[in-house]
Amino acid sequence: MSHNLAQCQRLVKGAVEAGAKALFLPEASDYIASSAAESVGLCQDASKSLFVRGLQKAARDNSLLINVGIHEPTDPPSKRIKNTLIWIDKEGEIAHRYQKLHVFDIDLRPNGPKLKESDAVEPGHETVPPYPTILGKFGSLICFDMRFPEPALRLRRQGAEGLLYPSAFTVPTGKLHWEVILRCRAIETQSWVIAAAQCGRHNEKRVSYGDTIVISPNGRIVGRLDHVEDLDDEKEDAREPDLLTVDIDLDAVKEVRRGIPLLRRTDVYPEI
Ligand SMILES: O=C(O)CNC(=O)[C@H](CS)NC(=O)CCC(=O)C(=O)O
Repeated sequence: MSHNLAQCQRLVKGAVEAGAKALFLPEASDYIASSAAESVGLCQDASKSLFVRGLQKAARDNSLLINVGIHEPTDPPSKRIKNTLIWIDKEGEIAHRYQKLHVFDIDLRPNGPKLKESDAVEPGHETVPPYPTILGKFGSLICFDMRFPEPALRLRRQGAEGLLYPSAFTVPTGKLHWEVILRCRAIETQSWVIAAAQCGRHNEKRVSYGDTIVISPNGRIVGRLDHVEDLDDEKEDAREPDLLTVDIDLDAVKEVRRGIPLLRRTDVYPEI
């Protein structure tokens, strides 16, 4: 965790030097464990976590908004933990919190991984209204949540101008689905999509696809970072986090929504 904090602090420094107003870090930026037991064992309350406290100090010292995915204990404590996305404001306070709704239980053997997030993670029970920032109102979702358009559409109805999908995607699903899904969420909600992604090898069992991406409300990819192409490539073991800087233009949201009004026929399909 101290290693991850140091990496994130480097990204804070880069963001501040670039004049950024906010920094978006991936899902599970505090740690990715090699088993459910290890993931639960490493989890600490945010008030005690050196990782979270370090980022709170970095936000305060630099007057920088930070959005970051972490693990937190349930309340009351249980055998499982929460996969959450928090906003740390410029004063260093945790100002917004979302708990991942959909947990990733998949079996892609023999050509891909088998993962059972529900062994360690308790799914959330609600979406949270968009968080207003100087860059616009952002709806919080996490990784696998992107496969479900319903919460994205709800956040849009609640005023979101951008959607957040911090992630640690698998390599096979990343190659096939990542860009397509995220562009769909941007186009159908006519919102910015920011998906900060873990990239490279975590341990013997886990590799993340990467491809951090920012998509305009019109579905255009305005920035992206590297992704994993070849699982046997040695550079996957020693990747350093990259920083992507992008201008978020809120007029683009208005323009796209004016040009193509998406008036839903909920009289015909009220269940959505
Ligand atoms: O394990 C942790 O600590 C952090 N959590 C994750 O990495 C999660 C659960 S394993 N990853 C995903 O949801 C990937 C989704 C995906 O790859 C897809 O939808 O195809």
